[in-house]
Amino acid sequence: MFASTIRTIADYPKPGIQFRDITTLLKDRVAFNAMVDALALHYANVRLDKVAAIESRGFIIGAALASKLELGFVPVRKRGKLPAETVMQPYKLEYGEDALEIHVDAVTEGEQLLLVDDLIATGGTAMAAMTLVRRLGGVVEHAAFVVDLPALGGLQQLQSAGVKPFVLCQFDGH
Ligand SMILES: O=P(O)(O)OC[C@H]1O[C@H](OP(=O)(O)OP(=O)(O)O)[C@H](O)[C@@H]1O
Ligand SMILES: Nc1ncnc2[nH]cnc12
Repeated sequence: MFASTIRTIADYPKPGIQFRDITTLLKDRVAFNAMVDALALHYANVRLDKVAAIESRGFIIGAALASKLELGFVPVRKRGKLPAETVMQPYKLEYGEDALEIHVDAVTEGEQLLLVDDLIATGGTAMAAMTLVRRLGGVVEHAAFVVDLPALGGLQQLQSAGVKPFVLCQFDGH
């Protein structure tokens, strides 16, 4: 159901990448609300303190889900965007390199955080975000994504780090 609402753009942002564009899901009120509801239902009985979501597309999903679950929201941002003291974690992308940051006071020791992003490909971004939360003493046992690209192996990376992933749809290829 969700996959059919997501548009694919060939060769964006680089030749060979099949870009999975969630804006077509987001603009559809039925699909958007069903997506938030499906994620919220999955975590309804899981003990969580906060949602940590990854800039920028992850913010859209993570903020809506945090509100639905009545949890606080922690932004994990690209380097140089957060104003207070941060910790930083570099990572590799399917199409480049970057670094993520989180405010050092965003997480309290022992808090349970749900990691949220729109899409997992290689898992580099999600692993960097998980590492940041754990460096601050937070516990990351769960991660949610709208889209998984199984050919790129991101879910296995998270699983091997002790995180249980939940995804709403998968696409073959890169
Ligand atoms: O599993 P990975 O290989 O690390 O790739 C997944 C990441 O790539 C995309 O973000 P992007 O860096 O393109 O940023 P954006 O959300 O700001 O568009 C996507 O939203 C994930 O965060
Ligand atoms: N193929 C893809 N489509 C959309 N976002 C991505 N992030 C990493 N790979 C992606």
